[in-house]
Amino acid sequence: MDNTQANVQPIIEIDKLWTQFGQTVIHQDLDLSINAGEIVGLVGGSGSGKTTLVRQVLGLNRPTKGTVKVFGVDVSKADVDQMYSLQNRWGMLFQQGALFSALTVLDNVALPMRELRALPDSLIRDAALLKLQMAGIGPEHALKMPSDLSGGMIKRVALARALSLEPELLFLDEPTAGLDPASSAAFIELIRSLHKDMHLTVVMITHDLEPLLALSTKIAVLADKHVIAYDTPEKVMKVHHPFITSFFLTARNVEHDTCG
Ligand SMILES: Nc1ncnc2c1ncn2[C@@H]1O[C@H](COP(=O)(O)OP(=O)(O)OP(=O)(O)O)[C@@H](O)[C@H]1O
Repeated sequence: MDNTQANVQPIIEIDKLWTQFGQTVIHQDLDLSINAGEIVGLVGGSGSGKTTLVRQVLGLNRPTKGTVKVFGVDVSKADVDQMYSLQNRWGMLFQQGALFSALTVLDNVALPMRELRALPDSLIRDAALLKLQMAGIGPEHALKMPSDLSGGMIKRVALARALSLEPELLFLDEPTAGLDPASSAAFIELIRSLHKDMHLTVVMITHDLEPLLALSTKIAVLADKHVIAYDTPEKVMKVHHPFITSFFLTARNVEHDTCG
């Protein structure tokens, strides 16, 4: 191991994880270690357990067996103070944006700060406006309600909210789902620049090849109840497994088409 590798700390360490709902085993001896600065694309068939895995990392679901450590803390054994500290260090963009429909754009973004930070409201307001600006939403939209926004704008506001506590770790669940191609491309660029500027580590669940190939430094493939491949997109695409072959078929076709 060279010095560069020795200095890289895993932010997420999943070790021999088992998940069982009733008689159904979802994860079996699943290992995954994610280093700081990576953008990890998490892919797998429908029902393979991607969302459940992310929920376990966030402490929302408890594993049947095995450990999940985030920033060195075993999430299922974390006490209230440790959980509070973890919640200050991560942000989550849910699939549907999941904004509170009764709150304005500004109040949606301010909410995590009001819940988890003891700050004067004027400061919270300014910080929320700044996060909105970073996500490409101008102050003229701050007092709108979520129902007044387009799908692309909802995603941006939800991203601003996920970034409101200036997290080191960002989770994205299907970030481009439901967006038209132009909004999707713009959202991918936004995530790319935020990752660079905020030194984020990103874990992204996606079925879309575009964000997956445009953003991922590594791809983790969930199949057969565990991670069957975890490497750079180029290397993962070469792994022989029925799921990987069918998943990347479109990407390969695009590649061949481009190559003439
Ligand atoms: N709380 C629960 N109780 C029982 N079964 C559950 C629970 N949560 C998830 N499951 C089951 O676990 C399996 C994995 O679900 P999960 O949502 O993690 O898959 P996924 O890979 O994210 O799927 P998709 O790509 O369709 O969103 C599914 O069969 C789901 O029905």
